[in-house]
Amino acid sequence: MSQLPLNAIKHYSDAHSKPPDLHFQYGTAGFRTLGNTLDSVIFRVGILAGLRSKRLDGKTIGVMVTASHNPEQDNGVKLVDPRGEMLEASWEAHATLLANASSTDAFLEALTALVKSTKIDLSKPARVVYARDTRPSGPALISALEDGFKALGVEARDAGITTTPILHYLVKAINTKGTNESYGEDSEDGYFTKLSTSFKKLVAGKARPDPLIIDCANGVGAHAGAKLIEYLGDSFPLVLENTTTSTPGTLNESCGADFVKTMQRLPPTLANLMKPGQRACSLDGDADRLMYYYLDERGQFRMLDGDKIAALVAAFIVELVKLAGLDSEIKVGVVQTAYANGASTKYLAERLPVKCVPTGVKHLHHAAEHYDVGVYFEANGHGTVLFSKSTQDKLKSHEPSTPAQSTALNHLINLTQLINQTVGDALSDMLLVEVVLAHKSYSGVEWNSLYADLPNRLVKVVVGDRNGFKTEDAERRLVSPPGLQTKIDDLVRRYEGGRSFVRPSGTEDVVRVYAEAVVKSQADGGSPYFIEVTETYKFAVELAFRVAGLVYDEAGGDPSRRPKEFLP
Ligand SMILES: CC(=O)N[C@H]1[C@@H](OP(=O)(O)O)O[C@H](CO)[C@@H](O)[C@@H]1O
Ligand SMILES: [Mg+2]
Repeated sequence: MSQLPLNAIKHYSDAHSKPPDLHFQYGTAGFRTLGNTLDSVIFRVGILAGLRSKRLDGKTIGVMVTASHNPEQDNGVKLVDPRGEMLEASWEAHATLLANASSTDAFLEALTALVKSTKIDLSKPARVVYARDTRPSGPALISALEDGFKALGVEARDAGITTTPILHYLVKAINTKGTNESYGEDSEDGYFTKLSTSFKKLVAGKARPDPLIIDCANGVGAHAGAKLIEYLGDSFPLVLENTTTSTPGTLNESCGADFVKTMQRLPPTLANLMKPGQRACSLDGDADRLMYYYLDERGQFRMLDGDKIAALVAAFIVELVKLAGLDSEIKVGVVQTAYANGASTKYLAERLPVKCVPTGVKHLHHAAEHYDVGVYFEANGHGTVLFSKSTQDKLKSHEPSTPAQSTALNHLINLTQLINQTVGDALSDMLLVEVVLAHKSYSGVEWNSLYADLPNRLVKVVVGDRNGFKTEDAERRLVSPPGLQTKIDDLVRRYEGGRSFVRPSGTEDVVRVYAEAVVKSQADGGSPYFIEVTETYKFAVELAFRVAGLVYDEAGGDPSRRPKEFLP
């Protein structure tokens, strides 16, 4: 092929016309919106993925159809680059442009321009591997995607219904196949074998833990979890809950990692299964986020979020590096976002280099690549650990001088196999957590006591135009609308342990407000407090709602519809 097959593309494109009046944007999580509006977008993404592959000399590109933790009626699509990472940022704009071409002719024109501007050699092969989650809108969207592949003549491999992190694994495994950097067998079996083999080595000789309950969010994690159990055999007792992937309306509904993190409580379906001391975790709808929790001796819910996972894992790796005698050569660093609990940042920064970056996995991932070992987690439970190429080489070539050094070195090597280094992976992260707990003989209680979370609250504000909100300093300060940051600063100053920031969401049409606070200063004459929350969270909630009020008024919200919680 030396030219775009315009006739074939036109033929298929006419069957996937763009709904008028809708604007699509390739954001932090790819395209994501109501599933029944995405037909044209997904068809076009099929062609775009093929072109991206051609641009990269026929390397395999991944396409994942999912809307993760979002409601069941939503769906979405994201592209995965050859090393298993998120699509390169400059191509996000190409994706948005193609998705918004108003007609088939406009689409063909945009494609022709893209081929020219990015210098795509059309004679190269196009290879794509694709998968979807369990959403009911999935099958129809997959056939739109396949039409895109047919239109361009893409060699496409269907990975079926699987998790986002498994798709990322497959992309990297396919592209490294037969090289000395092989990431593993390019199949689900290869993935589970890699994880389970390294896990078994890491927990060999350790006491068998109490069963762990996994809330699968009624999503694709239920399928993957069931397979993982087969591969782990007796080495680790897992109990899967919320596994009804074919009952309409259940996906992410009052369960899953996002529910737990935002509601800061137990999924109701687990209430009767949990006993004091019991630990459990929740996956999200595509199994790339993980939240842990347990019930304390009084039966109180205790959450162990992404920040707690980062603290646990980073400390463990630092300890192993030291035991292996490599602490002068391998430096461990942590990457967080502004949503990291202030107490976690303090705990980590006292021990390690910590960097704060804007929200979104691509920012965290890229920053983590600058460390020898980069640990990154979003507070919501998405994260992983990256071992640089030179670190992995060092681990392989280092000659240990004592048996203790040798053991620590082997543990580190096994960790590089256990951890899915392409992207956050709830199942791989869960095994990682369990390895650390087993090695440290920690229950949830000891883990939780690494530091005490500052009370916090996240609030959404619906505004006319979120693009009017611009930030700096890794999203911790607003530069626009002008003057608003000063007002926020004035409010925050009235709370002990106060911190608050405002940023436009990259995935929803809202502005998010985050606040932490311990106590209100005596001097604050603020509004009467009337929202019922537990005593501990009272001031964080109050600060969040007062900042939300500032945002609402500033953005010109209708005063008669001002939510009553948004305190003056
Ligand atoms: C506060 C929060 O949890 N924000 C999430 C959410 O982004 P927003 O830009 O805040 O909508 O979705 C992203 C994609 O899943 C995730 O990376 C991020 O952490
Ligand atoms: Mg997800």
